[in-house]
Amino acid sequence: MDFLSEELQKYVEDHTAPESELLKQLNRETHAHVMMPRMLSGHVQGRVLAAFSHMIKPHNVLEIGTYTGYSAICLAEGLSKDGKLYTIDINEELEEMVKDYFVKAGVSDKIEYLIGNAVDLIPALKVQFDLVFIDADKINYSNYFDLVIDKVTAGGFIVADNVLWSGKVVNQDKADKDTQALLDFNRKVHNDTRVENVLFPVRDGLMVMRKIAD
Ligand SMILES: C[S@@+](CC[C@H](N)C(=O)[O-])C[C@H]1O[C@@H](n2cnc3c(N)ncnc32)[C@H](O)[C@@H]1O
Repeated sequence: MDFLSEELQKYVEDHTAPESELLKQLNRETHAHVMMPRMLSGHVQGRVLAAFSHMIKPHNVLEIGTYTGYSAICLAEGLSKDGKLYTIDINEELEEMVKDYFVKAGVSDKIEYLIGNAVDLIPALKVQFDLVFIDADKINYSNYFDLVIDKVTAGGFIVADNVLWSGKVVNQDKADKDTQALLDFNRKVHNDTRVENVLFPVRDGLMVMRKIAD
């Protein structure tokens, strides 16, 4: 479901900094050759993530859900000198394509690309993060929050994608498993006094949380 009319969406895109040629190519290649291309953040959300990264200038970023690497390349834009982005995906089939794009984007030396189940891999990361982007299986969103919250620096941010779930979050009577998981996640973080949250109605909904207490 698109929340904006086609006309307004076009206006937003026309008044947002364009994608780089490389991101355009990655966007096109994902749509042409990869299953479920709607999962890719895309032009406007990609620029939003890049803007967050430039504002925060993070030393370490964690991304849960690499897919074809689009959002990772956007999030890497604002990394501080010597900063690192850790990105995790369970799907090893995209590894070659993703690594190729990280090289082309000139960010491969700044990215630790980990293949495996994020639920198993996150506890082993002995790193403090200034920015975490949650964009993997919805059923584990609350687990991901619990797994990362103590690894987020004071004043650091957690951003979670798809929290409006195509509008299904307001149709709570017939919530399927993913919708219920997102309803639980949104309620949980909204009530968690360790974070201050804002739900941005960008694309499919971005929950932005700033860590204010341990
Ligand atoms: C929505 S896509 C990520 C899109 C990407 N962040 C972007 O904006 O271009 C979700 C990804 O999460 C991955 N994923 C699903 N469950 C996972 C898990 N338990 N651990 C790690 N990755 C997982 C999928 O393989 C898929 O590539």
